[in-house]
Amino acid sequence: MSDISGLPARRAALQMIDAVLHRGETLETVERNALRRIRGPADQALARAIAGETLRWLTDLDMMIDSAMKKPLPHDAKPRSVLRLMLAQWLRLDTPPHAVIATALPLLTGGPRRLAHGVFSTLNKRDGLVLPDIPTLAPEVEFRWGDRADAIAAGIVTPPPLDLALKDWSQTEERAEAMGGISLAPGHIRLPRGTPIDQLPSYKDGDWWVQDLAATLPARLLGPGAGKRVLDLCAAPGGKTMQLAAAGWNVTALDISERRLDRVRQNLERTGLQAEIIKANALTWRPAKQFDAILLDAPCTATGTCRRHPDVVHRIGERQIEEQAELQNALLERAVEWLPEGSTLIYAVCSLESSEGEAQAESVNLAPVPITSEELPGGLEPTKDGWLKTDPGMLADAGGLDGFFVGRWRK
Ligand SMILES: C[S@@+](CC[C@H](N)C(=O)[O-])C[C@H]1O[C@@H](n2cnc3c(N)ncnc32)[C@H](O)[C@@H]1O
Repeated sequence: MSDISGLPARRAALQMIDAVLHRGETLETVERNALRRIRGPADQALARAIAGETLRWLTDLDMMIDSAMKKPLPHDAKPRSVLRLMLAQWLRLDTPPHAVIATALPLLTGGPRRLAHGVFSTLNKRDGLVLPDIPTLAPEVEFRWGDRADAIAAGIVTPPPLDLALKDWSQTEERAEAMGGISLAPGHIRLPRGTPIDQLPSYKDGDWWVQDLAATLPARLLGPGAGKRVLDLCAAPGGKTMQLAAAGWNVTALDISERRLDRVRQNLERTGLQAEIIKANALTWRPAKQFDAILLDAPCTATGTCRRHPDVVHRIGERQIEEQAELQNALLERAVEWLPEGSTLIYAVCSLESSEGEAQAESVNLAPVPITSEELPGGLEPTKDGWLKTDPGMLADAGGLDGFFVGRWRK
């Protein structure tokens, strides 16, 4: 089978889609395994693109498949999965139908193969068959995202550009120009998607790191540190640790995962920044000193990263949201308890779900310090309650941004 050129890429894409949709695995985890057997980077990129486009447009692809069948195919049936990736290639990646058929049908045998061939040919003959301008969301997702659902869905269509965070903000303009990028905030540079990071100037010098603009906002909202002490609670892999250290804070970075803390250590070493590192479970740990600020970047469902992780929309449901909300609530309680009078708390999650954002913020029994427009990159506004809520539909003309919820309080 693997003699057919392009077949391993399709087989890997099928494996990736099935692992996400039927076993709830993350695309990132399953990718490593699925792409191992593919040799060239071009075929690896193709497998990624097929899986990504299939997941971005899944609801629409399923509606097309259903429209061509008398009896609906079960959602976990292999011919449905193969048809999904066939349609994604044809309608999103401009693969000619004959090439789609030649490379995907060998993934099936017998009756299922004839079925997939028949359904694809029926759809192929249909006049004017196109995908809508923006992906259709599953009804439960649309309900959760409310009046932002359409804008977010539009933001999911294109994978995100590459955002860099600079250690030294005074170099923003000259570096943006040297790299051919744009800047939407001091210390931020945006480059086209696919820019190879290890070939950019001064990668080895550690003058910058990769961080979505939205992910930089929680630490920006603490302002300069001037040697004050901050607890970076849930710190790994260390994006915010580096920001805080670069802004002059004396940082204690705590995380439960030793493996992820290794990434913090590597990041600090590459950028020449410093932080005290603690491996601990924040639910049982007790601080031995007081902090001027705590930044809690809590574990979450990460639905705000749906542009780069299109699997998240299909893996996350009420159960996962509730589980994360419970953990966030417990972590917030600890942070509030440890905060001395006169100190600042920032709570952040890269989630679009109000149970993980607004509902958590409303449970905090401290005086909010409302976030103001002046503190945010142009084009972003705080909510009427003084929180910040970004989503992939915002700053769309400049390439969009990830979804984050951020709240700020003083004790
Ligand atoms: C959203 S990530 C943090 C991202 C990080 N702040 C950054 O900017 O790079 C959440 C982190 O919480 C950590 N975590 C989850 N449960 C924890 C707990 N009970 N105690 C401490 N850390 C925990 C995870 O290991 C994960 O690294």
